[in-house]
Amino acid sequence: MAAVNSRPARPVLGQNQYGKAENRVVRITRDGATHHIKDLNVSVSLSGDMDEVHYSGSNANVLPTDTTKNTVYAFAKEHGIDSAEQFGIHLARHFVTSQEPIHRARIRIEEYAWDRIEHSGEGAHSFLRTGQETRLTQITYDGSSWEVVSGLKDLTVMNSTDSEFWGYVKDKYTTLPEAHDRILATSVTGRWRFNWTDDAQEAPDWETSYEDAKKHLLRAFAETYSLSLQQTLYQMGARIIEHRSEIDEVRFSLPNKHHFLVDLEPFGLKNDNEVYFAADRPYGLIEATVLREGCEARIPVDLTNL
Ligand SMILES: O=c1[nH]c(=O)c2[nH]c(=O)[nH]c2[nH]1
Repeated sequence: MAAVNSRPARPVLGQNQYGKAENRVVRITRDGATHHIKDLNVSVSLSGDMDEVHYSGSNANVLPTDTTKNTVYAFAKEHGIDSAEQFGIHLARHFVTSQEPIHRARIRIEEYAWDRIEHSGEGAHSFLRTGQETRLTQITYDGSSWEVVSGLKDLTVMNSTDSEFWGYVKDKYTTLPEAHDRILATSVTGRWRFNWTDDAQEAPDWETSYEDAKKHLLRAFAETYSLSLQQTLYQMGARIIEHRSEIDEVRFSLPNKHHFLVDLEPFGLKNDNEVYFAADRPYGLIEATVLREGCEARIPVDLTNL
């Protein structure tokens, strides 16, 4: 009875962070009549000596979120955007080194891709927003060390054969027929963590690294004769670890986009693995981390929290 009342009553502030989320910035770089586009969605999150603003409302340590937004746009002009990672590193360094009360900056960036529209007119300034993946990065800086985690979401892929699923556990609730030739489809959400952590190390070529990591995960998806999505996932991560020495950890979240064979017998037709019903839910959700041996797992288990 007394136990509840005897607990200390004073509430204390826990983890806190603040900043401007989802600053949409489009940077055009002109090379004569040829234009280049970077299209980003940048979210800034700062933390440090922020007790007072929460306890008393004193804003003495608070760089306004409006200023963080302005900084994103000013940096796009002043420094350009070579890569989402480079831009995020620049911003994080600025906030932590220019403001004494700010001890940690986390910059999250989504990047939307544009392809050129091929045409016979003048100039190269027409673009088609590609419906493929969204590229992602998160930069965290505490004034001495960096953590860069990049990746992608919404990269939808399908193998129309070379996938089986059988030999699984069967209990009294199991109805799934074993499959010896099925469709394997997923929408890839992935993150990979770089082993670049301090300024003394040479930074990776972020653009090449992204393109190559994506190439390897796609090739692994295509080339793996799959006995389960789990096996395919592991191969996708392993291929990145094997080919990209700057990456120590890869995590994937792969929804199994089920394709069920339609029963055509009522119509007197044989379905020879040709006609499927594409179900959107529920879906199997296969998630795992692949690490370079000896390295620590630091990417959060739930990628929606990153
Ligand atoms: O690749 C798969 N892995 C599973 O764990 C699973 N479970 C299931 O019902 N279908 C599949 N497919």
